[in-house]
Amino acid sequence: MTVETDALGILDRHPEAGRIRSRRMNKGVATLIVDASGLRDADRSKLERELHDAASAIEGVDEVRIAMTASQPHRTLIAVGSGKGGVGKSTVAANLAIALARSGKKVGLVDADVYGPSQPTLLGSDTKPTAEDDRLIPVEAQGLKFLSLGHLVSPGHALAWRGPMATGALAKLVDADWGDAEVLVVDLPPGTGDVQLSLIQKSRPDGAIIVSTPQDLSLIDATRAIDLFRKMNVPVLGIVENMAGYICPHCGEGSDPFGSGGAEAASKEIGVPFLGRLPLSAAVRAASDAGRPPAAGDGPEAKAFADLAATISEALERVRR
Ligand SMILES: Nc1ncnc2c1ncn2[C@@H]1O[C@H](COP(=O)(O)OP(=O)(O)OP(=O)(O)O)[C@@H](O)[C@H]1O
Repeated sequence: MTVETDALGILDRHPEAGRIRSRRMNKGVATLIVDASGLRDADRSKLERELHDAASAIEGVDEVRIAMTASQPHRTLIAVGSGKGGVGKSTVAANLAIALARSGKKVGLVDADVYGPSQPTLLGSDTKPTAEDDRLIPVEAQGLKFLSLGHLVSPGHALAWRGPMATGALAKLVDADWGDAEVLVVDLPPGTGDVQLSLIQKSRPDGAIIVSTPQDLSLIDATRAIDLFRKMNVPVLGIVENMAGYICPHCGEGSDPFGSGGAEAASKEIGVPFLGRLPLSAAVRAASDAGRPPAAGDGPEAKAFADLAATISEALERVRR
């Protein structure tokens, strides 16, 4: 280090000095390379400003040049779809995101359900996101960052978005300031129409999971959803069977109101992995409606979602290889 460069040592007093990867001073020009990985846009600008001011105050410095670099983590996007509504797609998306976060990943959740964005209710959060330079800053809840299409309209207003409007709104959510999130779980609207098609095109998921109930009709629709993802060259990670089997909370006897094993058999037939089964449970419904996602607790449902998250992480590793 030259004597001139030595003068920049005073920058070590900055609490984020560990991010300074290189410093050089030549003929009155101080040049810093700073690692901004994982910082939100606002914190990155603040750090740049503070280092600029600190370096400018050093005797002999006439000009300060700062290069902020960021090794942006590759953000994996998982789309959660279903052939039809009401099968528990949003419930699975929310709890899967929480289970992934509990496994140590940094997770974001995008509620792209144009027909009925329900994630604010499921996550028990009515906080509104803010924006900076026209970029949304996700809300934090249940150990996740999340944004919902519902955040973009006033409460009680119906969402009548179609094609370009829906994709434009989704782009705003996906391109938000997700900071260091490594995984984005996207809760798509149910069905296989043009809106879904353009949302998949726009968000370009790394993998998709399909939620279905065990009965035949739901599975026929699930097959359509799988075809849609395949047509778009999105790897289908597999089918999750939801509302499979019911244990009576009074007598403890098990029954299968929607049939049993249908999704597992169908997934074999279609040639996609079977990712797991979540029981129909009054506790799941009550907790979800009350904004207490079961995956955040420590009951048997939390274990079921943790297992599902582990299976999906493995499936993602396989498609990435
Ligand atoms: N495993 C389960 N056991 C009991 N209730 C469940 C289960 N999964 C979901 N539900 C309940 O079913 C209802 C529908 O769930 P959810 O909103 O997640 O479905 P969806 O497929 O996302 O529907 P849509 O896309 O039409 O909004 C909710 O009341 C939810 O609490």
